Amino acid sequence: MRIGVVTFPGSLDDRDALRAVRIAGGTPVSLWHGDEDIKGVDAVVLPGGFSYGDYLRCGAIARFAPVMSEIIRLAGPPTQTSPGLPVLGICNGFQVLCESHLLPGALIRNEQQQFICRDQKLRIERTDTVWTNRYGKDDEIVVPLKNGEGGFAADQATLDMLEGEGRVVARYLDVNPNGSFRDIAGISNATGTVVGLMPHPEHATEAGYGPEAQAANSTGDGTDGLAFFTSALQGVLSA
Ligand SMILES: NC(=O)CC[C@H](N)C(=O)O
Repeated sequence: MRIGVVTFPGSLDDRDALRAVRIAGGTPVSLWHGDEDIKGVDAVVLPGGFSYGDYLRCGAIARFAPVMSEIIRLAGPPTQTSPGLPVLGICNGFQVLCESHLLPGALIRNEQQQFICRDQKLRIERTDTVWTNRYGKDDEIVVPLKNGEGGFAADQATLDMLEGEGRVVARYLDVNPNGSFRDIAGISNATGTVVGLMPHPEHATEAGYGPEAQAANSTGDGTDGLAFFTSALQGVLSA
């Protein structure tokens, strides 16, 4: 199972995402922002960081990188022959997915007007996605969060649609760290192939390096984020 990770100018977490894919048992493939194709990968991770220096808005320029044309085309609505390319956007990657209109809504500046960095408790609410099928419904996990424009915002109709269709993948627990509407930490497209998540599961995939257990379903060894990547191996296989 080959999972591509895109490096944009200013990407920061591409190496950890590649490493997470490998730890999960997949084959990591480096993709470059200027690539015209995605080398036949089975799924793509858009990593965290500061693509193009966060100029204009976070993710607004990365959305127009050559490699994104192909990703947007392949990840679009499912056809009779393809369920759509699975894409996980983490933090800056989530911002790129919203800017690309693969996911609705937008990420806006944290309400505290400050960059936030903390270990964050989440509840996994949607498990029938390519990226979360190895979690249990309502599992509580802890992974790192670090961003300046992390507040998920959308109009009431869009928020109601996301809730009504069960497309809220993860919600902040205990603390809403950035003013996200309805405590939303992550959402999916209708079919569960495209997922955007503000916190960073790729930084919690290796024993001893992730946050210590603080939630009901924490693994206890700092690997609460690993199931996003093992899920993809499972999800792509059964898609
Ligand atoms: N960790 C990240 O991906 C940060 C995303 C973006 N640069 C922000 O500050 O919101």
